Amino acid sequence: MELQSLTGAAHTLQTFGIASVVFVLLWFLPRIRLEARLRKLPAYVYEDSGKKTATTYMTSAKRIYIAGYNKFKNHVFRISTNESIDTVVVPVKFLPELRKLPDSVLSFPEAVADLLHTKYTKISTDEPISAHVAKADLTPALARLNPIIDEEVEQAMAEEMPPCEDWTEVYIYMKLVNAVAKVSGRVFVGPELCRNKEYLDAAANYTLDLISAQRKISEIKPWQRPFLAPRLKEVKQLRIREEKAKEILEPVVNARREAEKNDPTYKKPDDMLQWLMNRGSDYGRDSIESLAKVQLGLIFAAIHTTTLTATNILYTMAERTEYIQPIREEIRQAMADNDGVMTYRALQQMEKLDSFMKETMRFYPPGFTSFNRKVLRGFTLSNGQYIPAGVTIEVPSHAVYQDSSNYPDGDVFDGYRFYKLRQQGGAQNHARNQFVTTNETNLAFGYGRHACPGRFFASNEIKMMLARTLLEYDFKLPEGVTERYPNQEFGRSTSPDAAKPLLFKKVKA
Ligand code: HEM
Repeated sequence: MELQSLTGAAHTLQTFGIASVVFVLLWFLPRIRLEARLRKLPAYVYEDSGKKTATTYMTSAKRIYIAGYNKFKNHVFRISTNESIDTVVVPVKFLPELRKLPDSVLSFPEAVADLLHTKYTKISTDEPISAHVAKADLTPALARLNPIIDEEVEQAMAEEMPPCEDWTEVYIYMKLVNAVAKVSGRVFVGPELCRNKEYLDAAANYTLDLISAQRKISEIKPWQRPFLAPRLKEVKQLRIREEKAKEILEPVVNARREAEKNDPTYKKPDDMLQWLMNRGSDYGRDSIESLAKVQLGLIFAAIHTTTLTATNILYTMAERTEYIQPIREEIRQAMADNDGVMTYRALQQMEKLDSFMKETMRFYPPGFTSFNRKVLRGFTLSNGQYIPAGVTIEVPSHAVYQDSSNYPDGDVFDGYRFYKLRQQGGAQNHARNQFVTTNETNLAFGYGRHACPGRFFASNEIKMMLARTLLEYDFKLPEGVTERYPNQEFGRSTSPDAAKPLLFKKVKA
């Protein structure tokens, strides 16, 4: 009897053991297979201890991508990041073939979803209506909207900047983020809401909220995330933002819909909110809730990217003050040629300014990599290398920007680099050297089908803010600061240090 029950127990244990092994295998097998496939790609190893890798990556990604690029140059390699699976770094020579792959093979929204931990932050990264409206409605509207945008820029800068009768310390990032929120708000949500306190608070702070939630989740061990992440106050804050955005938008959207229905003389407003409302039903984005989410997505895509780019340019020019006067002269001339109005043509004429903006972006891009895409279906590159499903690929854009075979004397800052190339004449020189250009060696706005559709608006807005600043102020680094403020690095992202001041003084007429 005893022997029988012992055998029974052994049998149960055996069954349980086999079931556990099967369960573990089923759970881990895809992962083991993926790792085995990844191991066929060469690795750039920068740290021999696995534990330290994530920390080193978070603080030194710029150096790591440059070193990996210099070692592998035209070859695919993989590196460890702060995530649990290696990232595949692809040289730009493959970009023309990669851009042809459909979204069902290489996905931009899925790559962003992974980066932002959408499983826990519950935000939507797949909103094709945003890119469509930016391309089909916003960019073509810029010529007619420019005077309105410039008016907003002038008003916002006047509200944000102190008098600066003498040299005055200004924390310019903070000023710019508020100005960008107001100016972009005029275009995104229209005149009714662009000065609404709650909207402006969301515009200036939603991105910070989302990044805080993303960082907090990254700090939690992956297996603990399902239990701990939903309880984070940073994640709850995102839901509060969504509720607030809905509350703010609801009366405006309802009033517009009512007017459209009942007033035959009603003229629809010329702004993003209206364009989103016009196209909402094509994308199943008619409800106030989805309009609010799309607006928050736009805030995330537009406000801090624009602000950090403008700040980078001012920090760089404050160190290189010899550029201020010639660029100011160019702006004055462009304005004089266009009856004092910041028209599309006037902005086009500001070629030195455009060049300085582009060269700053080459040195201080918002990220060290570009074309981040999640591989949904494995595929084979033209050189025969297999890229398995489940990994994320990216190109080492900052390393490409610093490579002297792409940009002669790549490590030297030349604010007129692109101006000089444009001066050589020819349609190609003109097209390939603008701030908004995207191609295999101009990657700050991404590449291919998903390249930033808001870049034409961003370029105009930044140019107007800089032009107004240069016309009105001299600026420089504070006494005793001899070098440009270094940018802060967080893995593959980087931004100027918002807690640093510049000195501003009104230009005497
Ligand atoms: C200087 C400012 C900006 C920078 C540096 C920037 C950069 C980028 C980058 C790198 C991407 C990803 C592209 C890719 O991976 O191929 C992107 C996508 C996007 N950007 Fe921008 N952006 C800026 C301003 C804006 C503005 C002002 C808007 C809105 C009007 C905007 C709307 C978008 C949208 C909707 C996408 C997603 C495109 C898609 O899903 O196809 N961006 N941006």
